[in-house]
Amino acid sequence: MATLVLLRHGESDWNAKGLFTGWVDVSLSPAGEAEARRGGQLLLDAGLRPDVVHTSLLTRAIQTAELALGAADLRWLPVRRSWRLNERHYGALQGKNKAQTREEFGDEQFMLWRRSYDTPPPPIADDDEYSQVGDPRYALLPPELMPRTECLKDVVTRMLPYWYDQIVPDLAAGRTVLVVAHGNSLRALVKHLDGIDDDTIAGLNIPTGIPLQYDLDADFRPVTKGGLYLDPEAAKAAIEAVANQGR
Ligand SMILES: O=C(O)[C@@H](CO)OP(=O)(O)O
Repeated sequence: MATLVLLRHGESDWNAKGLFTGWVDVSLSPAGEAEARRGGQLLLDAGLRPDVVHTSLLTRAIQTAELALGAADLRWLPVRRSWRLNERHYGALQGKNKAQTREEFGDEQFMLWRRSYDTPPPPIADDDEYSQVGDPRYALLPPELMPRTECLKDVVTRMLPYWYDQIVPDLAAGRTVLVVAHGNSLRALVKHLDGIDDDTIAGLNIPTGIPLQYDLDADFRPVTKGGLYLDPEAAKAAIEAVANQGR
């Protein structure tokens, strides 16, 4: 049996301000830094010792991994990073206030953009201050793969190759794997793992900073659907808070 642990980054500065973030590279808030350390402590308390870590290319996930690993005395672990674990690109909504967007466009459109499986927000212009075109961290990304917006379906499509080609081989080698990523890239992975259908996934939210443990069978499918949050009570409250953002 293989063990996979998913960890969404701690609260970011833009989570705290209620802004759509996507690929904009914001840092953790002080509360998010504390969440990340606590995430590491939860790993330690549960006796979970990852052998390898995978993160996105975004600072908030990288900081979270460093702080959590520091708290668990595991700073030395090998880490690999990929744009394929990045947050969903939020298109022209990047930098916009969630509550104002909901007021301007109405509940239905807001939820369609935020949680529908296949409706992407309008694309971001290349000269928008929150565009990632020209960001050196994506210099090696073939231009045709550089998103200007994404729906969750697009995230599933670009994330799964990394799951199959990079994470599964680690699990198959008997390693306990920690993936530190984002609300929507982890929703994409959980959708795949738990076989959640395209409508039901709209209701699934991932809390910041609380490790989610999956024990996987020989086919790399969860032994228990939904996995196990290492602090289930805190996860429940935090999931509710994510669901209610913009209200
Ligand atoms: O803004 C974002 O990038 C994401 C995660 O913070 O937001 P949401 O939960 O609304 O998809």
